[in-house]
Amino acid sequence: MATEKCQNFVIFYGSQTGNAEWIAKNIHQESIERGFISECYALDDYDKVDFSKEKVLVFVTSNTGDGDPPDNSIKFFRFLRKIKSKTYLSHSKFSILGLGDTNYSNFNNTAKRLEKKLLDLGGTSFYNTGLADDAVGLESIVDPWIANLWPALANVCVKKQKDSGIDVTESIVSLSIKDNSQNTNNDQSNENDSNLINGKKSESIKPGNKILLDLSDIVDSDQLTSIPRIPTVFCKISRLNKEKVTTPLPSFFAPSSRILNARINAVCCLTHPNAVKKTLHLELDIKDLEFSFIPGDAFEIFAPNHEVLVKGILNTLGIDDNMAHEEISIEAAEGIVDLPIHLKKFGSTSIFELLRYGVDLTSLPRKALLRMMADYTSNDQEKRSLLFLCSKQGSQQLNRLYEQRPTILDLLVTFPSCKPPIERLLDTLPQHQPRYYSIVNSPLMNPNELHFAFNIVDYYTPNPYNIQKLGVCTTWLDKLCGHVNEMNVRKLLNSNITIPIALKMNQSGFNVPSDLSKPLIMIGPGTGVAPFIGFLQHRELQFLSEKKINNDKHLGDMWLFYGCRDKEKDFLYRKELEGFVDRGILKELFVAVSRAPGAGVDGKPKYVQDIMRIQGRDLFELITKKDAIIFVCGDAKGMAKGVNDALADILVEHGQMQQSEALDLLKKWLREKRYLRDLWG
Ligand SMILES: Cc1cc2nc3c(=O)[nH]c(=O)nc-3n(C[C@H](O)[C@H](O)[C@H](O)COP(=O)(O)O)c2cc1C
Repeated sequence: MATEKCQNFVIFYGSQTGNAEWIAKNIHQESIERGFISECYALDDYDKVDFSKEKVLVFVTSNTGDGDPPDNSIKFFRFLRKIKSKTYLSHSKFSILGLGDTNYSNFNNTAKRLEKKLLDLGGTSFYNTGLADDAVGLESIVDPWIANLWPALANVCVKKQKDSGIDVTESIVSLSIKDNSQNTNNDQSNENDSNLINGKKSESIKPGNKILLDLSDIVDSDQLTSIPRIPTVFCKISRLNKEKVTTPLPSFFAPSSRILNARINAVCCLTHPNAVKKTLHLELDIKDLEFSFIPGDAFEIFAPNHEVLVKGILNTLGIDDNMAHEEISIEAAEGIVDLPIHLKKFGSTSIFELLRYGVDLTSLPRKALLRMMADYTSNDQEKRSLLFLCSKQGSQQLNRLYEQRPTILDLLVTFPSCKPPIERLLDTLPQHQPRYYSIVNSPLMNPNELHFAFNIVDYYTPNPYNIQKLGVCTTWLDKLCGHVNEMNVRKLLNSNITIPIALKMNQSGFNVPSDLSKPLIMIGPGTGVAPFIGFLQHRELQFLSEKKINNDKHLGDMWLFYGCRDKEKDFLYRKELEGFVDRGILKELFVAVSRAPGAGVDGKPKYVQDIMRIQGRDLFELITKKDAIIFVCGDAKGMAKGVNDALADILVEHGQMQQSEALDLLKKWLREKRYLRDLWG
């Protein structure tokens, strides 16, 4: 029996850094062009939809933390958890696109959990779940998943009109720009970006780097397959014909918002000048700010894109200084319900400000960006190259391009006849992200301060490219603090340098436990040690004050597994950690030194997981007999998996269980929050 089709469908997205939002909004727009009727919402706006009625639902969701739902879907998942009726969604048909990353052990956990829950509530899947992997490029799953979504949707949803056939590129409202490309690439950078952010300060223009490409195997454009669709035109810019009043920060950093300006009090370089990586410790003054936190919380920093990079792009596109600083308004283009959130928040602004704070200029270019650029490229050879790069046939060359980690400026310099209108760059580039840092100190120790530590991102792309790449936020902070490099010398900064920050409370439970008697196993190599300094400070001070009231107060054992390359060069917070050991707060401090002579040979430990295995029996006792909580902080890629494997091996060896049982037990502990992880990519 044929079931009746729905009149429309709803797309929901859960997105932390903008990918899922961008994909969902493109699906929404394309669906309208294909004659469907659809609505598109963030998952936390779920109450805009009446689930008790028959519905076709499409979900696009990513992950954050350790397989956790993105922030804009937490309310929705809470709501779903409370529903117990097995028939709640029996009228609904759904499909899910998950965006994940196989570098994380909980690959696409949110999409998988969502699928299970929707089925439990009686929903029916009308089209297979797609699980895309950022580690190899989302597009290889996302593009075919979307292509096959349309026939699947047509089976469950009516089409009101025929495909509109509108060529979306026609409707672009463009600023008139004059071609300045001959003037590009003359000046070398002289880094001079001393403070936030008066865009008018003169700084010379840095040329982009030409990307090395071997296009000898280029295929004729008419033979190319899997070229992405031209991305939706989301925004239009109106010039207000007056100069923007230059403020140090965009208006969305208003004092009423959750973003606060914190002054940098002091800086200390934690590493030796000859260390492989430079690590800085910064102290912020939060005395007059409403900012309360506990150890384990993190915070966001809103660093601008480098002024030199922004100026290079403006110059390449022929947008002069006056035009870049003119007041403009950015609005949804015709036929678009709403601007993406990261552009919407700007209100009245300038092109300079949008490039500085609105969009990501340095992350790997999406295929959709290359596709859009091809449409604005006048040179035939360059246009063919761009189309080739975003096709199936060009995937090897695209990987080569990715190895060079090009910025958008590098792309514009490599394809000099490409002159997209600024609006197209703004709505195709991903949103500019705040950067997250774990808080180092306990508020009991320094209530008016916020300390954090980070490695300066500064590396070279592999041979034969050898191009220096610098992190956006970390190099900006290093420069603001005057490039200090004397190891463990704290320097007070007397100038009034402030940075915009916002609290990011830990949603996953990764916070110091309130029960002082609980034993803690803390695993944090490198800057992963950061939150544990706060844990130790907090517990020490709590213990001392509670002991005054009750002399029998017991402090649970605390063990720390720490890792560095060379004890003399990059043992972060060594003095503090050894102090905790001397005072009996830290029961065990194990340090894995990866560049010590013989490390990794003949059973000599190299990494934290090697020392954990050596300590396996005692660790097993502490976990299973004394109910210790395991905390892991640091690199999601190698370390988190290595530690998980070591824990599984310890359970197998000392708990007489099978490997699969051990892995299941670890998953259970993760769910029960006996095993907590704060990981970054
Ligand atoms: C801090 C962080 C944590 C992540 N954790 C996971 C994870 O546990 N499992 C997973 O499959 N992907 C994980 N990812 C990958 C994201 O799901 C993926 O990059 C996705 O494209 C992000 O989409 P969004 O921009 O819509 O948030 C993580 C990414 C980040 C930045």
